[in-house]
Amino acid sequence: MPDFHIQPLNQSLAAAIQHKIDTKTKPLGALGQLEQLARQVALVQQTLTPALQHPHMLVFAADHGIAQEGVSKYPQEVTYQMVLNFLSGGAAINVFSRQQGIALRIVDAGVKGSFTEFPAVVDQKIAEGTCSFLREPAMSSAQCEQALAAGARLAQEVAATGCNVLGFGEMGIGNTSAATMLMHRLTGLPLEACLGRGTGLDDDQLAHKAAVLTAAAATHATVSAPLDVLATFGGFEIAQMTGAMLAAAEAGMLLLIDGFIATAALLVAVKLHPAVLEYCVFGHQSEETGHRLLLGHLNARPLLSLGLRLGEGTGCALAYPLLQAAVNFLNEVASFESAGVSQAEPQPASAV
Ligand SMILES: Cc1cc2ncn([C@H]3O[C@H](COP(=O)(O)O)[C@@H](O)[C@H]3O)c2cc1C
Ligand SMILES: O=C(O)c1cccnc1
Repeated sequence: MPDFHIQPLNQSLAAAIQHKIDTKTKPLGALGQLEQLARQVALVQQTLTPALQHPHMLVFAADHGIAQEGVSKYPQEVTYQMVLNFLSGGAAINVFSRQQGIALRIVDAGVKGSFTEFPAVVDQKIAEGTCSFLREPAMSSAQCEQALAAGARLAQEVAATGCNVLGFGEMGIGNTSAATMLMHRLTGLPLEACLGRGTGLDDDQLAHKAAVLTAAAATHATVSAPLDVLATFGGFEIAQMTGAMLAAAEAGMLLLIDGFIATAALLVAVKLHPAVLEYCVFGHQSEETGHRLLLGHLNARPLLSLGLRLGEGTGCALAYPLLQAAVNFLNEVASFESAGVSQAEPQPASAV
């Protein structure tokens, strides 16, 4: 396990930041969650004048052995095919990243198939997909460590380019099953509460997914330590995301968290280093059933709720303009004093 040193946010500027927010030309608290976001960005960056620099999105892709058990609506080869789609710029995450000026990098964390002809792919392939966790652990402990380290290295590399805000996306047919197991085992919530339709299973297919995952939970009944849970049920893209999230927080970046799968990767990171949570902005609440409860477990308040159930980082790319608005608010909105606007009247003394 790479060694991560994640500092809880230094609160010494908190009062000054709050004062700056409270003296802006608006009723006290009137920008709601945007004010909390501004406070968080300022604390993460330790400044009264924060700035978002060189935003990046990392999309980690990998295949899952569990996909062979009929737990997804789509065949496994879609993972490889979607990576090609990312490379040609035609996927939803390409469109939204372009729109927001977010640099996008596609990572082969463990896709079945070769990308040697595509140098734009960041090659961090651990293996050609995981094993089916219905029968055996998805990966070995050594592979899990390797994946965490590879993700961490990439986040460090991106930080070194001057980026201070990093989004995390994923692609991997079957990965809502992996995320469900991580959530179930690490939160203790019942499996049914963590389970959802992923790419769009119908009722019968959902019942089959539930049966497969129930059997897998029984096969690995005693696994409980976060890294063991990750190796047993996770995916190479999930483990690389976990490592990248920890390294990004260590580097003092803001982390943009997407939907169910990205939040499951974060859950592992939080169980290892709880302070990582202070650096996270939650882009949205996914339509995937377990996501609401998972966000609740993390005490996280998402920015958007659009009924998205896609992944790829789309929910955090769509929320990025709100983060930018929070920063602009703190830097550009006039204060009562600078604009010559009168502040709230003191409450009159009661006549009775
Ligand atoms: C064309 C296509 C594009 C996607 N982009 C993200 N996902 C999403 O769906 C998958 C998870 O759902 P499940 O566990 O049901 O397989 C992941 O690849 C996730 O990123 C996609 C899925 C498909 C089919
Ligand atoms: O919330 C997500 O990330 C999600 C939901 C369904 C399918 N793929 C991803």
